[in-house]
Amino acid sequence: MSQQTPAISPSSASQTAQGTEPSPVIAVSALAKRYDSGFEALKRIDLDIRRGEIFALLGPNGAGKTTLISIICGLVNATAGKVLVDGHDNVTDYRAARAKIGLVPQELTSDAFETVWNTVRFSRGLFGKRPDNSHIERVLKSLSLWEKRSNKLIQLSGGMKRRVLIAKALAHEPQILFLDEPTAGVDVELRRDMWEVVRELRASGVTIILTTHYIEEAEEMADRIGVINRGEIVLVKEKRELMRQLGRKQLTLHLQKPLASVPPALSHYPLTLAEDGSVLIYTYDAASEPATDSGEHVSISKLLNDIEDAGIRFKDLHTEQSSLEDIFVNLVRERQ
Ligand SMILES: Nc1ncnc2c1ncn2[C@@H]1O[C@H](COP(=O)(O)OP(=O)(O)OP(=O)(O)O)[C@@H](O)[C@H]1O
Repeated sequence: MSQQTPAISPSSASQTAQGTEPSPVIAVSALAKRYDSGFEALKRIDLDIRRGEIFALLGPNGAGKTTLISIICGLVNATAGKVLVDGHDNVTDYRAARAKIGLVPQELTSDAFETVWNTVRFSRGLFGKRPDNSHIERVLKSLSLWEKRSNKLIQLSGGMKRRVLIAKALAHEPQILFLDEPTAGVDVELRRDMWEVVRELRASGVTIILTTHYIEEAEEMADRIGVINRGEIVLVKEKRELMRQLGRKQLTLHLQKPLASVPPALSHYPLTLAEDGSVLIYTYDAASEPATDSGEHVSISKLLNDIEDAGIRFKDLHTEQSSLEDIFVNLVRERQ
């Protein structure tokens, strides 16, 4: 985005009665959905979204992401349970709840022959908000759409169209923005561009919830990650904590001479041989490692000493940590 002015100005965070934990901006409790077909798409889901965070909702196809978001946004009725949006029940106080939310769908469904300016201005009117040209101008400028305001949607590039979707969702000054697969099918450059836009929105105080199939996207952007599988939230964690706890680290040693087997003196280490005995691999849980760098250094250096004492020489070594993708695949696989 090109300028500093926040695209929207969310109200200040409210606090709980105790004044300690900020109240969640979205509180989902015991939410269930059974479609008319009898299919149980959501099974008593509980989920809190924190004010001002970027929350990535990950899950395989058919896991229930769209159903969950559609219920929160009031587009689909729940079978049971409750959703509070900034304290407003999204059924009994629908208009107030919905006004807090901007929803960025995957595809532009607006009239292709309408101008950018009119499209975005019209979106604001849908929420019963008074026209505010200065707000629309701010939003368009913040999304680098100002120069294109008189262009018809059909004249825009794919990237610009995506920006119009975000502008439309921001037109009524929501505090919460849902992005459904924001970068599905876009090229790498545009993806980076969109990430930048989302980060800047967060910096202006907007809470962002995004669904994505791109684990790289969650890894890059999210403060917290929720994984949904078969209608259940199977995990919600800080991204950093998740990577630390579930991430595996691997130390790979390229040996000077191949080994036929791991020497008995090293049998108490989880070592495996690969590439015809010329590579020795040590795998360990990142969480079981001492938290400090110095602590980790001690355990690895002990291993290296023991390897040297066993008469093994190596020409190269490197370490790698599993990505969120590995973690996610393992998590979903475990529950199949
Ligand atoms: N209207 C409907 N009637 C019956 N079943 C439905 C309906 N809508 C969705 N479902 C089913 O509910 C499950 C969850 O669908 P949902 O679209 O929420 O998943 P998703 O996680 O968003 O998937 P994707 O990543 O493929 O978009 C799927 O098995 C889907 O077939």
